Amino acid sequence: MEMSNINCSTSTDCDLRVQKLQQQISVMRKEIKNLRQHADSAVREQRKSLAALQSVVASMKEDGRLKDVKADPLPTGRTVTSQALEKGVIQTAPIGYIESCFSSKNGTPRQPTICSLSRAVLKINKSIFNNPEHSLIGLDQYSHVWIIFVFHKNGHVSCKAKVKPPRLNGVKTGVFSTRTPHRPNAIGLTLAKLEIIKGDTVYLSGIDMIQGTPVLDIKPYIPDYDSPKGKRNQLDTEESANQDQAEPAAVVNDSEKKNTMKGDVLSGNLAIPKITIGLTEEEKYLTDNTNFESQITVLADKNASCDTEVDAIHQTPNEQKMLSALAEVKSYISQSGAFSEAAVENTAIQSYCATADPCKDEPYKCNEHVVYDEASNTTIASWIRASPVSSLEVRFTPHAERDLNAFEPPYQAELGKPVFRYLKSADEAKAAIKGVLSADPRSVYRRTRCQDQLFYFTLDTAHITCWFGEGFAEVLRIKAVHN
Ligand SMILES: C[S@@+](CC[C@H](N)C(=O)[O-])C[C@H]1O[C@@H](n2cnc3c(N)ncnc32)[C@H](O)[C@@H]1O
Repeated sequence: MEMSNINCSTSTDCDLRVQKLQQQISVMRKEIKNLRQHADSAVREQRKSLAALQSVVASMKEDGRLKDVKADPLPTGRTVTSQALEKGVIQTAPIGYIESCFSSKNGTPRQPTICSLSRAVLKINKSIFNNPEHSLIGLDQYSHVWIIFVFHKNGHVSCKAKVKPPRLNGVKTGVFSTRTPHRPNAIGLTLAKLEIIKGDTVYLSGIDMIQGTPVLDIKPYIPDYDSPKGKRNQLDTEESANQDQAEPAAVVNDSEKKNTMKGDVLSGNLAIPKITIGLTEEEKYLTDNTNFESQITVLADKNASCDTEVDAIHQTPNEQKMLSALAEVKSYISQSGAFSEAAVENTAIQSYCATADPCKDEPYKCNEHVVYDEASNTTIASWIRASPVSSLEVRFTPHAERDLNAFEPPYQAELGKPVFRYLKSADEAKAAIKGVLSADPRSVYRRTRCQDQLFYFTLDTAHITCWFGEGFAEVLRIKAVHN
């Protein structure tokens, strides 16, 4: 704003000028006031941001991420602080990156079982091990491996406590009851088939990870550890483990041991372990007492009243130890003929064999929300198997069939013809496409709001165009992509 000069010839003129100046001054005052207000609010915002930053720094210091503690060097030059580890803060470095037949999230199977023909390659990074191939020694003895990876293309880091898995078709459930990529720590877990290992490189199939996915770890899949056992199996294993533990192989030979045991049993001097935790007062009294027969009776009675296998499983470890000791005793007694077969049959051990109706005893195992699998003694949410989203019939137009048949497997590369990089034939590609589409890969939004729109995805070097109708997906066109 420009200030006028107060030089004026007449008094009226002068008055007018003064008036004008006063108006200008008043406008300027208003502007200054506004500026002050702006400045004040900017300062307040700055203070708030500073306070927030200070609290982040404080919490990082508290959980060890910003603490100057002695760091243990890792071979890769990374460092990890023991304090941070104790707080669950880890510094990760990918052991390698997935080269996948899926280049983007769209159309990538939601679980590896959806498309067993999907393929990926993982080369162990030389920055992790000087000799990466050494880290894979022995892994070829396993048919399947767990791949632990980072959902690096999540796009945003926010995660919600409740999510809408596509298979629930818009219904919300807790994030931890799903396999959503959007989790507090963007960690994925895939059970993949291990095809072959060549040097430092692992070839996988049955995968659901996209190109460039950073892999944090590989672990062998070991059904003995990773797959829960059915009740009968579990008991068999425990019994044999207990027997193994009870036999000090090198010290006493079998016949010496049997003789000693028999003698002790018959003389009432058998050293049954004195386990009292988890026992009733009566049981404690009896285990303190060297009266072996009384102990047998108490435990047999206790287990006779345990009329389901499920209850037997819930025995305390000490009770189980006691019972395993009894199992051993039983076998020697039955050999020595000290007890009649009928009496032996009545012991607690036999109650293990009782069959249970899980629905009767544990109703949580059988209701409309839960599927119980007796073979593995596991329950899963029913929507996993009986999804409200039904699987689709997959069709190919004659045009799409022709497109697909034009592709060649990698080893038959011919100039000018589209070539697969991972898939071995057009038939494999067709089966893989069917796997992907039959599981309805659309998001809930697309499924409900954009039903009539074309859907595109890439598999290996093929760019696929399809559309969805009521209960089916139809492949319209397949073009080669060169990447
Ligand atoms: C539902 S998640 C399940 C992954 C894994 N099997 C699990 O249970 O943790 C699979 C989906 O994650 C997406 N995805 C795969 N790799 C990804 C990555 N690197 N970053 C972000 N999303 C990815 C794909 O859309 C795929 O369909």
